[in-house]
Amino acid sequence: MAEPMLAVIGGSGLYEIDGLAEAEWHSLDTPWGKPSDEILTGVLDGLKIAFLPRHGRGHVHAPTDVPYCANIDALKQLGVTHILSVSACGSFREEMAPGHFVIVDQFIDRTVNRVKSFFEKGCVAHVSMAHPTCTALGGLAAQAARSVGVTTHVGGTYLAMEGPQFSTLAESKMYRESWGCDVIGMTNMPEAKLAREAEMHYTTVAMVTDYDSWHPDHGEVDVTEIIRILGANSAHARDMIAQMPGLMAPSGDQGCEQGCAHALDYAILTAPERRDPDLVARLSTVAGRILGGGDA
Ligand SMILES: CSC[C@H]1O[C@H](OP(=O)(O)O)[C@H](O)[C@@H]1O
Ligand SMILES: Nc1ncnc2[nH]cnc12
Repeated sequence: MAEPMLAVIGGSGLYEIDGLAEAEWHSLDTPWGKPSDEILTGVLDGLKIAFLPRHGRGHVHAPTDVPYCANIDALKQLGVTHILSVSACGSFREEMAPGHFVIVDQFIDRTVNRVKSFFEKGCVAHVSMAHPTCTALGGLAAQAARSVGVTTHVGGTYLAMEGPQFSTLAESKMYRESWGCDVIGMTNMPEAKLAREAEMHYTTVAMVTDYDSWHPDHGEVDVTEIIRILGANSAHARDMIAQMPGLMAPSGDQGCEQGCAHALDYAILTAPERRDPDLVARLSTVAGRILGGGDA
């Protein structure tokens, strides 16, 4: 089993982390273009860490324009095995209050304007997304967050919307009442799908900033209020991250039940002789284990 390397994809409000030994920023290129920003690597209490600000430092990329494929490929190039997506979200549940963390275990993908797969004509693959997150990694994140005093809910359905506008009141009520969603954000799809295709363990720590627009006592989403909450949430996220090295097994085996690291075992349908060699070459980082050209 590979030595674990934990990447943190920092969402809105989390653009840097500190405290890493051997800290170094890397400017990478991928067959899918450049990632959102340079990627910071280093070591935290013996655990190899990578940090990528999803929107870039200074918040340059809108949710639709985040280079999701490049981000996942670049993290995999660096040897990342596990991804903690640390993301701001709205809440559909009274009990999931601003300031709380939710360890997401399901998604509904309502995004419509993004590349959602590394695989296309010439190399077609179908991975399972029935259980889209690594619950073992999520469990560790919950332990870490609770240990630093953050109220943390384990399990929740994240509605991924296209944005950048927030939901209408009718949408908000539909997601909450008819669809049974718990939180809403704009970025974790297709990110989670791509991480699964790249055989990486992925979990979402959704940090609640607001009640979206359904809540009768809170009215519409107010960005000024979101930014205020984001500051406290980001500080809690940094504290949580600092606890992860003490919780992750150095062997790399965190007890994954979803088979994240073997997602491609039976997924590729295109016959070897019909595969597009250019696409296969582009897939050498994310699918090299199966297609050849990457880690065994
Ligand atoms: C700050 S409000 C909306 C913005 O915040 C979330 O970003 P991220 O998931 O990267 O933390 C949400 O998805 C929107 O992009
Ligand atoms: N209410 C909301 N809707 C979508 N994305 C969000 N990010 C933070 N709050 C959000």
